[in-house]
Amino acid sequence: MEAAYQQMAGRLMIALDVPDAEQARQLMRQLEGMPCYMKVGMQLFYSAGPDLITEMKAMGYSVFLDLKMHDIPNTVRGGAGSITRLGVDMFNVHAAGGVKMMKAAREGAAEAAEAAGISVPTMIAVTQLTSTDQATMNNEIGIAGTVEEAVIRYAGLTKQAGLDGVVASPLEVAAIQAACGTEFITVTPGIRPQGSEQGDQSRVTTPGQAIRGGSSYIVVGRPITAAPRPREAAEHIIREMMNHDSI
Ligand SMILES: O=c1ccn([C@@H]2O[C@H](COP(=O)(O)O)[C@@H](O)[C@H]2O)c(=O)[nH]1
Repeated sequence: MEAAYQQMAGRLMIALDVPDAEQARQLMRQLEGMPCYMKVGMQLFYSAGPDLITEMKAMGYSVFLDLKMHDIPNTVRGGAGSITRLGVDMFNVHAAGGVKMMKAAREGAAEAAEAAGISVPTMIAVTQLTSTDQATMNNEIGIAGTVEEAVIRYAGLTKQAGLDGVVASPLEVAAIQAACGTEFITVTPGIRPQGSEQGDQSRVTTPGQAIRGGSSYIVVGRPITAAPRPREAAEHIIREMMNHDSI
């Protein structure tokens, strides 16, 4: 496998939003050997539990556990410890929980990692969900200003808490990097290859636009998992990531 392909595949996170372990295994087998991340969200984790994480790791996948913790600091500290002991590579919290909560997550993860003799996972925080548009944020959630302003404020809090990066739309990556530096990780869902259904996502770009814009990782779910041939769909996205200048 060529090095450029490997490097780009490592920046693709596939969202396995399926109801149970068996359906996840089918996709994992179809994608076997691709050096990408598997993103496990609440639908799959609440159904399949920690054992599936162990299986994914045994198959060689990197794992992002996307449970978006948002609770009081003491509870999040404990949750971060439990998640760290699963051996995942990355997990997240909501930046809306505030600096104290995010610091508690970091401490919980660091203590658990030290006790288990393992590495601390990469820890990131969700800014504004990519399904949220300007009107919803202003009129329902009650946050004034632009979505980009809110994202930048959450990114700043995340950095202050000592976490590694954020989840945001690829449309906000340049502004995040200007505010928090280029080393600050940006994980970007809201990815839609040309011609695919936008569905419930609001702030979207193509894979090529996201890579060109500087996203550290792109998250793609349904355009791969609901495709007739998921492996082909993933390969196509990786090729687009590699040739991002033209797309
Ligand atoms: O702001 C966010 C945070 C997380 N997600 C998650 O990413 C995937 C996207 O899946 P698609 O099928 O490609 O829309 C999904 O698991 C979300 O929970 C997000 O979309 N936006």
